Amino acid sequence: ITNHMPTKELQALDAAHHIHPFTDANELAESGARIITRAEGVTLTDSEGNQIMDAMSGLWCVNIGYGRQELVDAAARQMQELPFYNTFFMTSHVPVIALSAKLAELAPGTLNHVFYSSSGSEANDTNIRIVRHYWASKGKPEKTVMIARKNGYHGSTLGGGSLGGMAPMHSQGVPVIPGIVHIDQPHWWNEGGDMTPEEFGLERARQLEAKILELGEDNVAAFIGEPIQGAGGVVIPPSTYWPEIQRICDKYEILLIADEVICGFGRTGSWFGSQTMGIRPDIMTIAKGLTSGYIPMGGSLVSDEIANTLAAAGDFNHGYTYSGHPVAAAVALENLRILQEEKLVERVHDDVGPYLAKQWATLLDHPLVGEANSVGLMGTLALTPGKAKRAKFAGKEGAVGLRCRTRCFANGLVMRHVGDRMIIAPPLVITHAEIDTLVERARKSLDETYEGLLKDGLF
Ligand SMILES: Cc1ncc(COP(=O)(O)O)c(CNc2cccc(C(=O)O)c2)c1O
Repeated sequence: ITNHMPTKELQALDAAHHIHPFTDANELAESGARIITRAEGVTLTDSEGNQIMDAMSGLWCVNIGYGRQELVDAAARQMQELPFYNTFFMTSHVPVIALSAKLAELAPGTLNHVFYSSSGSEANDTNIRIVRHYWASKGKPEKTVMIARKNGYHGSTLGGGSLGGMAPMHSQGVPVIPGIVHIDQPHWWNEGGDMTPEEFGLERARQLEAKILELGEDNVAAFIGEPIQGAGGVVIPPSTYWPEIQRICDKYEILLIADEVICGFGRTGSWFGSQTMGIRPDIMTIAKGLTSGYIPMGGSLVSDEIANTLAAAGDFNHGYTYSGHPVAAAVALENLRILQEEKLVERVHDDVGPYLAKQWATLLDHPLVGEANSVGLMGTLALTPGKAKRAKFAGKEGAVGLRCRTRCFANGLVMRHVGDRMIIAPPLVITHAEIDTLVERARKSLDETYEGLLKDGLF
């Protein structure tokens, strides 16, 4: 079975043996998977030879773009030298030591300590353990409840899936585990009603204070949130939201966890989204851009206070076989070296981020587009049948988003849809010319979606 096998045969084997994430298997068997065979820069190639611009960086993760030989070489060298050894039982190895020191250097505040996993979900499960063990070690064992947001996304393990606020997941075997509660999200477009964004941001943040008082501040351990919600639809909170969340966390002594799986490593124009949004987290969840997706790795960056408290408490009985995997660590180090040496984070902040914002905003003149927002290199379009009222389409939510996504693929562009919002998060190496192409293809796809809706009498 190779790249040269006919696509139909590859699709049949895939449908027969491979269960895909977040996928309707029958629908996939019907349509046949698109087989991606190669990728270079910001462009994918599929088994039919189609070239597709990947405005989603895979799944928000290929920050340095595809085809960087340096990461291949780093992985090969490390595999040759030491393909695996664990970090349990008083052992370590150079790649994980070097990576930990590098992350401490890059992270803000006193986030000088890293616990590793192989994914963002596992890192958030780790955070549940760390937070509860921390408070117990401080003599407050009853301080266990974690507060998160509806429509937040923190992964697909029982812990991560419970911290997430995605109802369709909770109805499929991911019950919200005890001690996790959700408050509303700062999604002004969908839920702001007649409030100004600023009033709405305060109102939603103050739900945290109300929830703490309802639960009893001595029972509340932490709050977790994405600086900007990614999988929830690139929900950029109003400017009043995070300062108020921070004030409340400080006031009631609850730990603030910033989930930086998407926002980390330059995505928002700073090294971390917390810096862009003015948050001072006690823990940061990392994954995706840590290795640019070339190899799985995740982790929890924790403060001196938390690390020292855990250390004083003796054995921390938690960990994964691949925690701190040497090959993943070597690839992550090379990835971070490229981000630093090519000044890709500064480039997002000073150059391509502002350029994308300008070009993306031109889509506001399209009849379907009610909002065209971006921060750094993550952006969103709100599709609506009535801009002034921020109206929703009749029928199933997401049907128009799906139409648009399908048109994007036909036009050589990967855009994600979340409900009737279109999402982009292109690699940080994207050029001005590629941004122009991205916006051109997005506009063409919007036009075709609009024509289709008119033809079907849906607009
Ligand atoms: C903020 C955040 N936290 C945790 C995770 C979980 O990471 P892992 O997947 O590595 O366990 C994520 C992952 N985010 C994610 C994963 C898969 C698909 C999509 C999408 O938007 O379609 C988003 C995420 O976006």
